[in-house]
Amino acid sequence: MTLILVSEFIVYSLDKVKDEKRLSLVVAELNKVMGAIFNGALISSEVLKEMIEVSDESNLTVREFDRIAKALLKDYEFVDSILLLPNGVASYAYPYADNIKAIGHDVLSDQNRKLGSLEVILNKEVTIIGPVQLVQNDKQAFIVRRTIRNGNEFWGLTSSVVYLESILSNIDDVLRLYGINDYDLSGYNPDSKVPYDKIISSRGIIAGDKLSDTVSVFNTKWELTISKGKSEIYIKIFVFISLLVLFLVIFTPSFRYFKKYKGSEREKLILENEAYTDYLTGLANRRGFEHRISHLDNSVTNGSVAIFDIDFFKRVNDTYGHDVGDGVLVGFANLCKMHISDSFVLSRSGGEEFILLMPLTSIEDATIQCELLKTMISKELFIVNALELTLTMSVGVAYFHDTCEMKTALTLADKALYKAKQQGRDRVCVS
Ligand SMILES: Nc1nc2c(ncn2[C@@H]2O[C@H](COP(=O)(O)OP(=O)(O)OP(=O)(O)O)[C@@H](O)[C@H]2O)c(=O)[nH]1
Repeated sequence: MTLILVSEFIVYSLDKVKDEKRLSLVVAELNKVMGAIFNGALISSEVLKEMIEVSDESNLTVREFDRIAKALLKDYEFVDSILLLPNGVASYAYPYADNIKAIGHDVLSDQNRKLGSLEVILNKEVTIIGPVQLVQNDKQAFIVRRTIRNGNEFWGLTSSVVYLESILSNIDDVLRLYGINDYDLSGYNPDSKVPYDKIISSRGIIAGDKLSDTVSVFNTKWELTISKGKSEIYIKIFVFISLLVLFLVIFTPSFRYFKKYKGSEREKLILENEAYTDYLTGLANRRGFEHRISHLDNSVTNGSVAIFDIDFFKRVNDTYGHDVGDGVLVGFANLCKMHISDSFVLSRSGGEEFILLMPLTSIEDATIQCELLKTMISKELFIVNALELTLTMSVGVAYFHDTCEMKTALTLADKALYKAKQQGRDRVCVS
Protein backbone atom coordinates (compact mmCIF):
# COMPACT_ATOMS: atom_id res chain seq x y z
CA MET A 1 0.00 0.00 0.00
CA THR A 2 2.79 2.40 1.00
CA LEU A 3 4.68 1.51 -2.18
CA ILE A 4 1.59 2.28 -4.29
CA LEU A 5 1.17 5.66 -2.59
CA VAL A 6 4.86 6.49 -2.99
CA SER A 7 4.83 5.55 -6.69
CA GLU A 8 1.61 7.59 -7.22
CA PHE A 9 3.32 10.56 -5.56
CA ILE A 10 6.46 10.16 -7.69
CA VAL A 11 4.43 9.90 -10.91
CA TYR A 12 2.32 12.90 -9.87
CA SER A 13 5.45 14.98 -9.11
CA LEU A 14 7.09 13.95 -12.37
CA ASP A 15 3.90 14.81 -14.28
CA LYS A 16 3.69 18.18 -12.56
CA VAL A 17 7.28 19.10 -13.39
CA LYS A 18 6.85 17.74 -16.93
CA ASP A 19 3.57 19.65 -17.50
CA GLU A 20 4.89 22.92 -16.12
CA LYS A 21 8.05 22.63 -18.17
CA ARG A 22 6.08 21.76 -21.29
CA LEU A 23 3.69 24.68 -20.78
CA SER A 24 6.49 27.19 -20.29
CA LEU A 25 8.23 25.86 -23.42
CA VAL A 26 4.98 26.14 -25.39
CA VAL A 27 4.32 29.67 -24.17
CA ALA A 28 7.89 30.74 -25.01
CA GLU A 29 7.46 29.33 -28.53
CA LEU A 30 4.05 31.02 -28.94
CA ASN A 31 5.49 34.34 -27.80
CA LYS A 32 8.24 33.93 -30.38
CA VAL A 33 5.72 33.29 -33.16
CA MET A 34 3.53 36.20 -31.99
CA GLY A 35 6.63 38.41 -31.97
CA ALA A 36 7.42 37.41 -35.56
CA ILE A 37 3.84 38.19 -36.71
CA PHE A 38 3.84 41.50 -34.85
CA ASN A 39 7.22 42.50 -36.28
CA GLY A 40 6.04 41.64 -39.77
CA ALA A 41 3.03 43.91 -39.34
CA LEU A 42 5.14 46.71 -37.87
CA ILE A 43 7.91 46.53 -40.46
CA SER A 44 5.54 46.26 -43.42
CA SER A 45 3.70 49.39 -42.30
CA GLU A 46 6.99 51.19 -41.73
CA VAL A 47 8.32 50.24 -45.18
CA LEU A 48 5.10 51.41 -46.85
CA LYS A 49 5.20 54.67 -44.91
CA GLU A 50 8.83 55.32 -45.94
CA MET A 51 8.06 54.60 -49.56
CA ILE A 52 5.17 57.01 -49.57
CA GLU A 53 7.15 59.70 -47.83
CA VAL A 54 10.08 59.53 -50.28
CA SER A 55 7.93 59.23 -53.37
CA ASP A 56 5.64 61.76 -54.94
CA GLU A 57 2.53 60.40 -53.32
CA SER A 58 0.14 62.16 -55.64
CA ASN A 59 1.48 60.10 -58.49
CA LEU A 60 1.06 56.71 -56.69
CA THR A 61 -0.87 54.51 -59.00
CA VAL A 62 -2.90 51.52 -57.91
CA ARG A 63 -0.50 49.38 -59.85
CA GLU A 64 2.50 50.85 -58.05
CA PHE A 65 0.81 50.30 -54.65
CA ASP A 66 -0.06 46.73 -55.57
CA ARG A 67 3.54 46.06 -56.52
CA ILE A 68 4.84 47.40 -53.21
CA ALA A 69 2.14 45.70 -51.12
CA LYS A 70 2.59 42.38 -52.89
CA ALA A 71 6.32 42.46 -52.20
CA LEU A 72 5.66 43.30 -48.53
CA LEU A 73 3.16 40.47 -48.08
CA LYS A 74 5.67 38.13 -49.65
CA ASP A 75 8.38 39.22 -47.21
CA TYR A 76 6.11 39.31 -44.21
CA GLU A 77 4.00 36.23 -44.73
CA PHE A 78 2.06 36.59 -41.47
CA VAL A 79 0.50 39.87 -42.66
CA ASP A 80 -2.77 39.25 -44.52
CA SER A 81 -3.60 42.66 -46.04
CA ILE A 82 -2.06 46.06 -46.53
CA LEU A 83 -4.10 49.25 -46.94
CA LEU A 84 -3.21 52.85 -47.57
CA LEU A 85 -5.54 55.55 -46.25
CA PRO A 86 -4.75 59.05 -47.53
CA ASN A 87 -6.56 61.49 -45.16
CA GLY A 88 -7.83 58.46 -43.24
CA VAL A 89 -9.88 57.12 -46.17
CA ALA A 90 -9.05 53.63 -47.39
CA SER A 91 -8.09 54.18 -51.03
CA TYR A 92 -5.60 51.43 -51.78
CA ALA A 93 -5.85 47.83 -50.62
CA TYR A 94 -3.99 44.60 -51.32
CA PRO A 95 -5.23 41.99 -52.00
CA TYR A 96 -7.92 44.10 -53.53
CA ALA A 97 -10.62 41.44 -53.74
CA ASP A 98 -10.48 40.76 -49.98
CA ASN A 99 -10.73 44.43 -49.11
CA ILE A 100 -13.01 45.85 -51.79
CA LYS A 101 -15.67 46.83 -49.24
CA ALA A 102 -13.11 48.85 -47.31
CA ILE A 103 -12.39 51.18 -50.19
CA GLY A 104 -13.83 54.56 -49.32
CA HIS A 105 -14.05 53.77 -45.61
CA ASP A 106 -13.18 56.87 -43.62
CA VAL A 107 -11.68 55.64 -40.34
CA LEU A 108 -11.60 59.15 -38.88
CA SER A 109 -15.36 59.34 -38.97
CA ASP A 110 -15.97 55.68 -37.96
CA GLN A 111 -16.98 55.75 -34.30
CA ASN A 112 -15.37 52.37 -33.68
CA ARG A 113 -12.06 53.24 -35.33
CA LYS A 114 -11.88 56.98 -34.83
CA LEU A 115 -10.34 56.90 -31.40
CA GLY A 116 -7.39 54.74 -32.42
CA SER A 117 -6.85 56.68 -35.61
CA LEU A 118 -6.96 60.06 -33.92
CA GLU A 119 -4.54 58.78 -31.35
CA VAL A 120 -2.12 57.93 -34.16
CA ILE A 121 -2.47 61.35 -35.70
CA LEU A 122 -2.08 63.27 -32.47
CA ASN A 123 0.24 61.32 -30.22
CA LYS A 124 1.77 58.27 -31.73
CA GLU A 125 3.32 57.12 -34.92
CA VAL A 126 1.86 53.66 -34.61
CA THR A 127 -1.05 51.91 -32.87
CA ILE A 128 -2.21 48.34 -32.74
CA ILE A 129 -5.86 47.51 -32.32
CA GLY A 130 -7.64 44.20 -32.18
CA PRO A 131 -9.17 41.87 -32.38
CA VAL A 132 -11.76 44.01 -34.23
CA GLN A 133 -14.31 43.15 -36.87
CA LEU A 134 -13.23 44.40 -40.28
CA VAL A 135 -15.69 46.39 -42.37
CA GLN A 136 -14.43 44.79 -45.58
CA ASN A 137 -15.03 41.12 -44.81
CA ASP A 138 -16.38 40.89 -41.23
CA LYS A 139 -13.30 38.95 -40.19
CA GLN A 140 -11.74 39.48 -36.77
CA ALA A 141 -8.27 40.96 -37.11
CA PHE A 142 -5.47 42.97 -35.56
CA ILE A 143 -4.58 46.20 -37.32
CA VAL A 144 -1.21 47.92 -37.09
CA ARG A 145 -1.81 51.51 -38.08
CA ARG A 146 0.98 53.99 -38.82
CA THR A 147 0.87 57.73 -39.49
CA ILE A 148 2.31 59.20 -42.70
CA ARG A 149 3.21 62.89 -42.63
CA ASN A 150 4.06 65.32 -45.32
CA GLY A 151 6.44 67.52 -43.42
CA ASN A 152 4.50 68.34 -40.30
CA GLU A 153 1.15 67.82 -41.96
CA PHE A 154 -0.88 64.65 -41.53
CA TRP A 155 -1.02 62.89 -44.90
CA GLY A 156 -2.70 59.62 -44.09
CA LEU A 157 -2.39 56.16 -42.56
CA THR A 158 -1.14 52.72 -43.42
CA SER A 159 -2.86 49.58 -42.17
CA SER A 160 -1.19 46.20 -41.89
CA VAL A 161 -3.89 43.66 -41.16
CA VAL A 162 -3.36 40.28 -39.50
CA TYR A 163 -6.45 38.08 -39.36
CA LEU A 164 -7.29 36.49 -36.06
CA GLU A 165 -7.81 33.19 -37.86
CA SER A 166 -4.18 33.35 -39.09
CA ILE A 167 -2.95 33.91 -35.55
CA LEU A 168 -5.11 31.09 -34.19
CA SER A 169 -3.94 28.77 -36.90
CA ASN A 170 -0.31 29.53 -36.03
CA ILE A 171 -1.03 28.96 -32.35
CA ASP A 172 -2.77 25.69 -33.16
CA ASP A 173 0.24 24.54 -35.18
CA VAL A 174 2.61 25.24 -32.30
CA LEU A 175 0.35 23.53 -29.74
CA ARG A 176 -0.03 20.45 -31.90
CA LEU A 177 3.72 20.36 -32.37
CA TYR A 178 3.98 20.06 -28.59
CA GLY A 179 1.30 17.39 -28.48
CA ILE A 180 -1.40 19.64 -27.01
CA ASN A 181 -4.70 18.90 -28.71
CA ASP A 182 -7.11 20.21 -26.06
CA TYR A 183 -6.89 23.82 -24.95
CA ASP A 184 -8.72 27.06 -24.28
CA LEU A 185 -7.46 30.43 -25.38
CA SER A 186 -9.25 33.29 -23.71
CA GLY A 187 -8.39 36.79 -24.63
CA TYR A 188 -9.26 40.32 -23.80
CA ASN A 189 -12.37 41.60 -25.45
CA PRO A 190 -11.70 45.28 -26.40
CA ASP A 191 -15.36 46.09 -25.80
CA SER A 192 -15.36 44.61 -22.25
CA LYS A 193 -13.72 45.70 -19.03
CA VAL A 194 -13.62 42.17 -17.60
CA PRO A 195 -10.35 40.40 -18.35
CA TYR A 196 -10.38 37.01 -20.05
CA ASP A 197 -14.13 37.15 -20.58
CA LYS A 198 -14.00 36.09 -24.17
CA ILE A 199 -12.98 32.69 -25.42
CA ILE A 200 -10.92 33.37 -28.51
CA SER A 201 -10.42 29.77 -29.37
CA SER A 202 -11.07 26.39 -27.88
CA ARG A 203 -10.24 22.89 -28.98
CA GLY A 204 -11.25 19.58 -27.44
CA ILE A 205 -12.26 19.17 -23.81
CA ILE A 206 -9.98 20.05 -20.95
CA ALA A 207 -10.50 17.24 -18.47
CA GLY A 208 -9.14 16.94 -14.94
CA ASP A 209 -6.58 19.32 -13.48
CA LYS A 210 -5.77 22.45 -15.51
CA LEU A 211 -2.65 24.48 -16.08
CA SER A 212 -2.63 28.08 -17.32
CA ASP A 213 -0.15 30.62 -18.60
CA THR A 214 -0.22 33.91 -20.48
CA VAL A 215 0.66 34.42 -24.13
CA SER A 216 1.57 37.91 -25.40
CA VAL A 217 -0.35 38.66 -28.58
CA PHE A 218 0.46 42.10 -29.99
CA ASN A 219 -0.70 44.63 -27.45
CA THR A 220 -2.82 42.22 -25.48
CA LYS A 221 -2.45 39.05 -23.43
CA TRP A 222 -4.32 35.81 -23.84
CA GLU A 223 -4.64 33.09 -21.28
CA LEU A 224 -3.78 29.62 -22.48
CA THR A 225 -5.30 26.75 -20.47
CA ILE A 226 -4.38 23.12 -21.01
CA SER A 227 -5.14 19.97 -19.06
CA LYS A 228 -2.43 18.30 -17.08
CA GLY A 229 -1.05 15.27 -18.82
CA LYS A 230 -1.70 11.93 -17.19
CA SER A 231 1.08 9.42 -17.24
CA GLU A 232 0.26 6.25 -19.06
CA ILE A 233 -0.52 3.25 -16.86
CA TYR A 234 2.65 1.50 -18.02
CA ILE A 235 4.74 4.38 -16.58
CA LYS A 236 2.98 3.95 -13.24
CA ILE A 237 3.56 0.20 -13.34
CA PHE A 238 7.20 0.80 -14.27
CA VAL A 239 7.71 3.19 -11.32
CA PHE A 240 5.94 0.80 -8.95
CA ILE A 241 8.00 -2.20 -10.06
CA SER A 242 11.23 -0.17 -9.86
CA LEU A 243 10.39 0.84 -6.30
CA LEU A 244 9.49 -2.71 -5.40
CA VAL A 245 12.76 -4.06 -6.79
CA LEU A 246 14.70 -1.32 -5.00
CA PHE A 247 12.88 -2.12 -1.77
CA LEU A 248 13.60 -5.84 -2.12
CA VAL A 249 17.25 -5.30 -3.07
CA ILE A 250 17.84 -3.02 -0.10
CA PHE A 251 15.78 -4.70 2.57
CA THR A 252 15.70 -8.44 1.84
CA PRO A 253 19.36 -9.09 2.74
CA SER A 254 18.90 -6.96 5.87
CA PHE A 255 15.76 -8.90 6.83
CA ARG A 256 17.49 -12.18 6.21
CA TYR A 257 20.55 -11.13 8.12
CA PHE A 258 18.43 -9.78 10.95
CA LYS A 259 16.36 -12.99 11.09
CA LYS A 260 19.44 -15.15 10.93
CA TYR A 261 21.18 -13.01 13.51
CA LYS A 262 18.13 -13.09 15.77
CA GLY A 263 17.76 -16.83 15.22
CA SER A 264 21.37 -17.55 15.98
CA GLU A 265 21.28 -15.27 19.01
CA ARG A 266 18.22 -17.12 20.31
CA GLU A 267 19.82 -20.48 19.60
CA LYS A 268 22.95 -19.35 21.37
CA LEU A 269 20.93 -18.32 24.41
CA ILE A 270 19.03 -21.61 24.45
CA LEU A 271 22.21 -23.64 24.15
CA GLU A 272 23.90 -21.52 26.77
CA ASN A 273 20.95 -21.98 29.09
CA GLU A 274 20.90 -25.73 28.51
CA ALA A 275 24.62 -25.94 29.09
CA TYR A 276 24.32 -24.11 32.38
CA THR A 277 21.22 -25.87 33.70
CA ASP A 278 20.72 -29.21 35.35
CA TYR A 279 18.01 -30.92 33.30
CA LEU A 280 16.49 -32.74 36.30
CA THR A 281 16.14 -30.09 39.00
CA GLY A 282 16.28 -26.91 36.87
CA LEU A 283 19.06 -25.62 39.10
CA ALA A 284 22.38 -24.35 37.76
CA ASN A 285 24.78 -27.22 37.09
CA ARG A 286 28.48 -27.07 37.82
CA ARG A 287 29.19 -25.06 34.65
CA GLY A 288 26.29 -22.75 35.42
CA PHE A 289 27.61 -22.29 38.93
CA GLU A 290 31.04 -21.28 37.65
CA HIS A 291 29.44 -18.95 35.12
CA ARG A 292 27.46 -17.26 37.91
CA ILE A 293 30.60 -16.86 39.99
CA SER A 294 32.47 -15.23 37.10
CA HIS A 295 29.59 -12.77 36.67
CA LEU A 296 29.12 -11.94 40.33
CA ASP A 297 28.68 -8.30 41.25
CA ASN A 298 31.95 -6.51 42.05
CA SER A 299 30.59 -5.79 45.51
CA VAL A 300 30.70 -9.52 46.33
CA THR A 301 34.18 -9.61 47.78
CA ASN A 302 33.57 -12.36 50.35
CA GLY A 303 31.06 -14.94 51.47
CA SER A 304 30.58 -18.58 52.31
CA VAL A 305 30.13 -21.70 50.28
CA ALA A 306 28.53 -24.99 51.34
CA ILE A 307 28.38 -28.44 49.76
CA PHE A 308 25.33 -30.58 50.57
CA ASP A 309 25.22 -34.32 50.03
CA ILE A 310 22.19 -36.53 50.62
CA ASP A 311 23.13 -39.35 52.95
CA PHE A 312 22.92 -42.90 51.69
CA PHE A 313 21.24 -41.83 48.51
CA LYS A 314 22.41 -45.00 46.78
CA ARG A 315 20.01 -46.89 49.04
CA VAL A 316 17.06 -44.91 47.69
CA ASN A 317 18.01 -45.84 44.16
CA ASP A 318 18.72 -49.37 45.04
CA THR A 319 15.55 -49.83 47.09
CA TYR A 320 12.96 -47.90 45.08
CA GLY A 321 14.52 -47.49 41.69
CA HIS A 322 16.17 -44.67 39.80
CA ASP A 323 12.90 -42.87 39.04
CA VAL A 324 12.11 -42.54 42.73
CA GLY A 325 15.71 -41.35 43.22
CA ASP A 326 15.09 -38.68 40.56
CA GLY A 327 11.87 -37.63 42.28
CA VAL A 328 13.67 -37.33 45.58
CA LEU A 329 16.39 -35.18 43.98
CA VAL A 330 13.76 -32.84 42.49
CA GLY A 331 11.87 -32.61 45.80
CA PHE A 332 15.09 -31.98 47.69
CA ALA A 333 16.16 -29.21 45.26
CA ASN A 334 12.76 -27.49 45.38
CA LEU A 335 12.65 -27.57 49.16
CA CYS A 336 16.13 -26.10 49.49
CA LYS A 337 15.29 -23.39 46.90
CA MET A 338 12.22 -22.42 48.92
CA HIS A 339 14.22 -21.96 52.11
CA ILE A 340 17.22 -20.01 50.94
CA SER A 341 17.67 -16.28 50.36
CA ASP A 342 17.19 -14.89 46.82
CA SER A 343 20.75 -13.62 46.88
CA PHE A 344 22.08 -17.20 47.34
CA VAL A 345 22.96 -19.41 44.38
CA LEU A 346 22.05 -23.09 44.64
CA SER A 347 23.41 -25.52 42.10
CA ARG A 348 23.51 -29.26 41.60
CA SER A 349 27.14 -30.09 41.07
CA GLY A 350 26.49 -33.74 40.25
CA GLY A 351 24.77 -36.86 41.54
CA GLU A 352 23.20 -36.12 44.90
CA GLU A 353 25.63 -33.30 45.62
CA PHE A 354 24.64 -29.60 45.73
CA ILE A 355 26.63 -26.38 46.18
CA LEU A 356 25.21 -23.35 47.92
CA LEU A 357 26.93 -20.01 47.38
CA MET A 358 26.13 -17.45 50.07
CA PRO A 359 27.58 -14.09 48.99
CA LEU A 360 28.55 -11.59 51.74
CA THR A 361 27.67 -14.15 54.44
CA SER A 362 29.98 -14.84 57.34
CA ILE A 363 30.91 -18.41 58.14
CA GLU A 364 28.85 -18.19 61.33
CA ASP A 365 25.71 -17.07 59.54
CA ALA A 366 26.32 -19.59 56.78
CA THR A 367 26.63 -22.37 59.32
CA ILE A 368 23.35 -21.34 60.94
CA GLN A 369 21.62 -21.27 57.53
CA CYS A 370 22.96 -24.74 56.72
CA GLU A 371 21.92 -26.11 60.13
CA LEU A 372 18.39 -24.81 59.57
CA LEU A 373 18.27 -26.37 56.11
CA LYS A 374 19.62 -29.69 57.39
CA THR A 375 17.01 -29.76 60.16
CA MET A 376 14.21 -28.81 57.77
CA ILE A 377 15.23 -31.57 55.32
CA SER A 378 15.42 -34.18 58.06
CA LYS A 379 11.89 -33.33 59.17
CA GLU A 380 10.45 -33.39 55.68
CA LEU A 381 8.44 -36.28 54.36
CA PHE A 382 9.28 -36.77 50.67
CA ILE A 383 6.41 -38.33 48.80
CA VAL A 384 7.44 -39.89 45.49
CA ASN A 385 5.29 -42.39 43.59
CA ALA A 386 3.09 -42.75 46.70
CA LEU A 387 6.15 -43.61 48.77
CA GLU A 388 6.93 -41.65 51.85
CA LEU A 389 10.63 -41.11 52.40
CA THR A 390 12.74 -39.25 54.88
CA LEU A 391 16.26 -37.97 54.22
CA THR A 392 19.21 -36.53 55.99
CA MET A 393 22.05 -34.60 54.54
CA SER A 394 25.63 -33.79 55.39
CA VAL A 395 27.08 -30.34 54.81
CA GLY A 396 30.58 -28.90 54.55
CA VAL A 397 30.97 -25.12 54.85
CA ALA A 398 33.91 -22.83 54.08
CA TYR A 399 34.57 -19.09 53.86
CA PHE A 400 36.18 -17.08 51.03
CA HIS A 401 37.61 -13.55 51.15
CA ASP A 402 37.73 -13.05 47.42
CA THR A 403 35.97 -14.75 44.52
CA CYS A 404 39.44 -15.76 43.27
CA GLU A 405 39.68 -17.95 46.36
CA MET A 406 36.43 -19.73 45.52
CA LYS A 407 38.22 -22.80 44.24
CA THR A 408 40.12 -23.14 47.51
CA ALA A 409 36.94 -22.54 49.49
CA LEU A 410 35.18 -25.30 47.53
CA THR A 411 38.01 -27.70 48.26
CA LEU A 412 37.79 -26.80 51.91
CA ALA A 413 34.01 -27.22 51.92
CA ASP A 414 34.45 -30.61 50.26
CA LYS A 415 36.86 -31.60 52.96
CA ALA A 416 34.43 -30.43 55.63
CA LEU A 417 31.70 -32.50 53.95
CA TYR A 418 33.95 -35.53 54.00
CA LYS A 419 34.47 -34.87 57.70
CA ALA A 420 30.70 -34.69 58.23
CA LYS A 421 30.28 -38.02 56.50
CA GLN A 422 33.11 -39.49 58.54
CA GLN A 423 31.58 -38.24 61.74
CA GLY A 424 28.32 -40.09 61.08
CA ARG A 425 26.44 -37.88 58.55
CA ASP A 426 23.37 -35.68 59.19
CA ARG A 427 25.56 -32.80 60.32
CA VAL A 428 27.20 -29.56 59.28
CA CYS A 429 30.98 -29.31 59.45
CA VAL A 430 32.96 -26.10 59.01
CA SER A 431 36.40 -25.94 57.49
N1 LIG B 1 18.31 -41.36 40.70
C1 LIG B 1 19.49 -40.80 40.46
N2 LIG B 1 20.57 -41.26 41.06
C2 LIG B 1 21.76 -40.66 40.83
C3 LIG B 1 21.89 -39.59 39.96
N3 LIG B 1 23.21 -39.22 39.91
C4 LIG B 1 23.86 -40.01 40.75
N4 LIG B 1 23.00 -40.92 41.32
C5 LIG B 1 23.26 -41.95 42.28
O1 LIG B 1 23.61 -41.41 43.54
C6 LIG B 1 24.26 -42.44 44.23
C7 LIG B 1 25.42 -41.91 45.00
O2 LIG B 1 25.91 -42.90 45.82
P1 LIG B 1 27.17 -42.75 46.66
O3 LIG B 1 28.18 -41.88 46.03
O4 LIG B 1 27.62 -44.14 47.05
O5 LIG B 1 26.74 -42.04 47.97
P2 LIG B 1 25.60 -42.30 49.02
O6 LIG B 1 24.90 -43.58 48.77
O7 LIG B 1 24.73 -41.11 49.07
O8 LIG B 1 26.38 -42.42 50.33
P3 LIG B 1 27.03 -41.24 51.13
O9 LIG B 1 27.19 -40.09 50.23
O10 LIG B 1 28.33 -41.79 51.57
O11 LIG B 1 26.12 -40.96 52.21
C8 LIG B 1 24.65 -43.50 43.19
O12 LIG B 1 23.86 -44.64 43.36
C9 LIG B 1 24.36 -42.84 41.86
O13 LIG B 1 23.97 -43.75 40.89
C10 LIG B 1 20.73 -39.12 39.31
O14 LIG B 1 20.71 -38.19 38.54
N5 LIG B 1 19.56 -39.76 39.59
